[in-house]
Amino acid sequence: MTNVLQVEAVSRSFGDRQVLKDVSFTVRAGRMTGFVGANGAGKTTTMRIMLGVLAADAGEVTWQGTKLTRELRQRFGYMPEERGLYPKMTIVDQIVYLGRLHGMSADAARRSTTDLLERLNLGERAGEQVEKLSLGNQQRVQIAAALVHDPEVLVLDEPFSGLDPLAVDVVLGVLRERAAAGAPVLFSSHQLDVVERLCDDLVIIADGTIRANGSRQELRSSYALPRFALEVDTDAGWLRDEAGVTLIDLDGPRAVFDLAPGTDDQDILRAALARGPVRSFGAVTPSLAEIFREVNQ
Ligand SMILES: Nc1ncnc2c1ncn2[C@@H]1O[C@H](COP(=O)(O)OP(=O)(O)OP(=O)(O)O)[C@@H](O)[C@H]1O
Repeated sequence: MTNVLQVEAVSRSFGDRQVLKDVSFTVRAGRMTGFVGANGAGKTTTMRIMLGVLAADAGEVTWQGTKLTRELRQRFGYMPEERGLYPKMTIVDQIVYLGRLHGMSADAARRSTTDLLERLNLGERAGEQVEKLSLGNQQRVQIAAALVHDPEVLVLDEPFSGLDPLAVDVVLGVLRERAAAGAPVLFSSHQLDVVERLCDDLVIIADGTIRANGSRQELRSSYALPRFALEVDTDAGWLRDEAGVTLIDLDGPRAVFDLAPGTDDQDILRAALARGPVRSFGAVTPSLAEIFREVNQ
């Protein structure tokens, strides 16, 4: 499989502190991939290494099987953690300028800028200075800056943080379009619940180590134990003592619990009925945030 962006066995230390430990994952072309982990997990450091801003101590990053070079990275779109916009420049001048830096003709840069600003609902503000914009709108300008040269690959550090729900949808639409056109789109977030909603694939990092990499469905089915919800008339605390049951949540007569492999859910239902009426009983699908609780701690 060569049509992927591949991070292979990347390690990095700052002083005697190792912040990336043998990090490997793939970002597939045509997919939105969420890169999730708590603050300090190593997302920004990984992305900086992917973009060549920072060197790895070991390992490498390849695109379509080729080790990244400065020329290859010119065809990438990058949204860094530190948002480096020129506060006094107008939005339109700024994006056109960045397009020109990537080798676009003045015409092409202007066309692409106009189109992007329209898509991002910034068309009417194109002549305003960046510093006059709200932070959410500055963030949209930053997205335009990453996309203006029609990049082959997108690597975005927290593109959705600080956006209201409407803006999230607008930005998501623009990024999905790029993915549909064949680009791999990697974006980081410290909110697994948000990412789960927005992406096709996930890479989960905790404490500098990759915990999981795959599609949403794969991760759900490979990590989740069968989970059930039960509602009875009286306190459901007795579930705690049932073999094979791990209580996830108990609220008086309502309980959510996982079942160990080999435990029959119908045995639990019978045990509940033996104690009184059962109002509801059924399987529930845990969210990835619930499966990987530690990511958000
Ligand atoms: N230049 C540096 N010098 C020393 N330590 C660093 C440097 N850059 C990052 N670190 C440390 O490396 C670890 C990983 O940081 P990184 O910024 O990659 O995490 P992150 O997952 O992006 O977190 P956040 O969501 O907070 O941005 C942190 O403990 C951080 O303090």
